[in-house]
Amino acid sequence: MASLPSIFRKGIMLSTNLQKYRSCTSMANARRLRVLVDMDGVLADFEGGFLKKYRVRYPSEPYINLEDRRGFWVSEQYGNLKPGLCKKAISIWEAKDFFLDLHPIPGAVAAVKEMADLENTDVFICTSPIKHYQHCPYEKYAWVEKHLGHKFLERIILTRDKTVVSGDLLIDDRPDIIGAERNPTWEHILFTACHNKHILPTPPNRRLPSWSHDWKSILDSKRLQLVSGYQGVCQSEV
Ligand SMILES: Cc1cn([C@H]2C[C@H](O)[C@@H](COP(=O)(O)O)O2)c(=O)[nH]c1=O
Ligand SMILES: [Mg+2]
Ligand SMILES: [Mg+2]
Repeated sequence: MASLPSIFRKGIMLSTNLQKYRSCTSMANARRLRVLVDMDGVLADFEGGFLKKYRVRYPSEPYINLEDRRGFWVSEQYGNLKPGLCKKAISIWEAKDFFLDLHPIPGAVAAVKEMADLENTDVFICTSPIKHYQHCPYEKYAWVEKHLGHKFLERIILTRDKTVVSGDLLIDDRPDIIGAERNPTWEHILFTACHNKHILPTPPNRRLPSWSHDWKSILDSKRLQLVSGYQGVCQSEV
């Protein structure tokens, strides 16, 4: 094969990898893909729910339109807007029913159900509770049961450090996910949200712009990488 021009060599490697992948996925004990899916900002509309309740509770205070949101921390941007607003923002998501009342992100419920039904695929909901624990952990469970069904309760991982959770993909709207483990097993797929849409992509970091985009091809390319160490399809290889 060494004497072949590189375009043919790459073509042969790609088709060999695809064959390996197909035979692997047809085996009973095929390597399963583990996908971790974040909740706030990915399944549940934290930003929309926050703004609605904040405006009702503090009608005479300034607010930030979703298109003007910058940075992951709502509390920080509100604190910079006016002294005292950081605390007022926090009071919104610390209140009873905040997490339970969040609307699903468009397409999220159908996508996650479909993902969980895929062969050789395990889906876990990986979400960070707030430290004010009176309502949030309970309501996250209740939200999952309400929107995804009772069987998904088996699939909830509550953690404030996602780096110590093992998985192949983590679909999450937070751009900087750091913690005790410097080399998490998962590849972070940045889910687009109002606060992160201005961040320029830095290859090879990948994004999922919404649930109506092709999330299945992200899973498929990850399966290929896992089987063959193959790093993705680029124009020169097809
Ligand atoms: C914006 C913002 C969020 N939080 C809290 C709310 C959630 O419990 C987590 C985010 O969880 P995820 O699993 O990373 O989606 O953070 C907060 O405390 N302050 C904020 O400004
Ligand atoms: Mg999130
Ligand atoms: Mg499955």
